[in-house]
Amino acid sequence: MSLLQVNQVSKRFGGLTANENVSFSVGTGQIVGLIGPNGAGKTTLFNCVAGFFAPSAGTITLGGRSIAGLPPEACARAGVGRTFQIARTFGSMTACENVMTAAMLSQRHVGRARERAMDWLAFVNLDRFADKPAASMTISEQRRLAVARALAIQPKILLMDEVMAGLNPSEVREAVDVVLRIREYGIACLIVEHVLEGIMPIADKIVVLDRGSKIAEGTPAEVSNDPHVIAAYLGDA
Ligand SMILES: Nc1ncnc2c1ncn2[C@@H]1O[C@H](COP(=O)(O)OP(=O)(O)OP(=O)(O)O)[C@@H](O)[C@H]1O
Repeated sequence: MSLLQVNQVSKRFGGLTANENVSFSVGTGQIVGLIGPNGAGKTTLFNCVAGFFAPSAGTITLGGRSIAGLPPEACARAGVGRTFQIARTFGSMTACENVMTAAMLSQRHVGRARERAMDWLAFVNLDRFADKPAASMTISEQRRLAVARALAIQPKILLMDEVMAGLNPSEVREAVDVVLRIREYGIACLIVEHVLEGIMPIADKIVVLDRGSKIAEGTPAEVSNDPHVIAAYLGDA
């Protein structure tokens, strides 16, 4: 059975349909890329899965349990972690404190939450920043800090929104390396990404949205050669 099942999900804002009848699944420990031109509805779909929006129609299940319409904190407790397009770190708090805010959702003992936070900081290669304020870190480091914070809620699936945007090639490699280690850890990743050279080589599957609808799904090689996908991207140019 798949871990995440998105089934016929639509999301409307007044007269605007941001997602229309979108269905796909993510298996345990799979890396799935969600791509598409600007305004295709990727972030809206993320927000539906993470509980920031209730879908207008359709069902979403995680491990067989319905999560559609639950508030964000309940989705997080059910096992959905997420990062945002703009890393929302707490600038004046240290890197360790940032991760502790999430670790304490499931671990009320401060010392043990700190230990868990330190483990996740090491996982994303940021342990040297533990006592430094998040605001002193580069954008790339703050993105990885946001990933560590999302991991600290012990998700079954991590939703990552453009963690590679604006990074230089060596920072992209570092971000890719973190994603691969998350998969090794058994956590699934659903990744919205415009940096296709970051996501294409590592994704088990790619789902392509255009104007709210799914236009293709398959291996990176399959979708790269799909005429609908090529047309959608050329139309965006
Ligand atoms: N809260 C909202 N209220 C009204 N319309 C919205 C809202 N959020 C998104 N939309 C609209 O839904 C459509 C899809 O937007 P969305 O941000 O999901 O696309 P996207 O694929 O993530 O785009 P991008 O790649 O540019 O981030 C757009 O037309 C957008 O203006």
